[in-house]
Amino acid sequence: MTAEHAHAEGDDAGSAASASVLDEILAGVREDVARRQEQVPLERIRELAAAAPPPLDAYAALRRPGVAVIAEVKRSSPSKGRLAEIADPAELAGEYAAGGARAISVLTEGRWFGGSLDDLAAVRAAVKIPVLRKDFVVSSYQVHEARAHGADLVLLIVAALEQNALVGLLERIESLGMTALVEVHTEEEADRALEAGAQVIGVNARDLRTLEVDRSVFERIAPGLPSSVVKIAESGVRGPHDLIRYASAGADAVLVGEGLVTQKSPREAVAELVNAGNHPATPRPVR
Ligand SMILES: O=C(O)c1ccccc1NCC(=O)[C@H](O)[C@H](O)COP(=O)(O)O
Repeated sequence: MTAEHAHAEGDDAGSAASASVLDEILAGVREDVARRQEQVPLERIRELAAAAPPPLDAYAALRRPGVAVIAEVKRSSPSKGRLAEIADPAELAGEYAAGGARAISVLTEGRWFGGSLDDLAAVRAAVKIPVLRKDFVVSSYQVHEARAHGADLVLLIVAALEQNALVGLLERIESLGMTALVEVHTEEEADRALEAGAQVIGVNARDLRTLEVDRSVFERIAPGLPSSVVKIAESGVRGPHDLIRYASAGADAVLVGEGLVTQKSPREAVAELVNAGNHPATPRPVR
């Protein structure tokens, strides 16, 4: 299946034909990582990671009062195809930060999302808030790359990893002083994330195999997570009403891509969400 196919058939509706998108993305990621590793060996990327300025405390940033907004730099997606022309990701991240975003998510996968590690480094240099490397991380090489390019947070997708790989990558992320955002979509995956020791868990409303978005997935899973865990609602936020719905189910934060990059003023769109997240009537997570 190609990116064009998935776009044509996905459109957030889900379909049997798009069932293997995640597997196809992972196959491409493995090829790309092997190619990069030939160009920059692990020892060199480790040195670059060690030389990078220390990471910011993302856990603390996301635990502050109010529902945090994690604003995403997202050019394209398997479900929607091209979403936005983002010529200058650093400028967009600056707008997000000015609107009150608590962290920035940067999609660094190239084939399906149009992202890159250069985007990550540019965003890192532009903002003083935590930055997430949002990718399909399957090897410790990618974790060192993330740190070398200034990431504070690294995404780990439970559906993409065997348990021992999940545990090993989480430990590697923490050993470099970063925070792992462990993404789940089912109760079983949430149990695996907790067993691995995740302190920050993202519940993705999007099923990465069918591309279907179901916001009730967060409502089902989040109440079962310990109060010490930062709970992030990922995908499907199109406006304040979605943020309030997720907050009512215990969200500490929402992660928003399409709902921001498609707006005329991403700064105002973030500010609107931030205001909703700080409004006294918006439910607070029980801690
Ligand atoms: O967005 C997709 O179509 C997609 C497909 C397959 C794997 C991952 C995908 N997206 C990554 C994300 O999780 C979202 O970019 C993120 O949660 C923001 O979602 P949204 O606000 O709905 O753009």
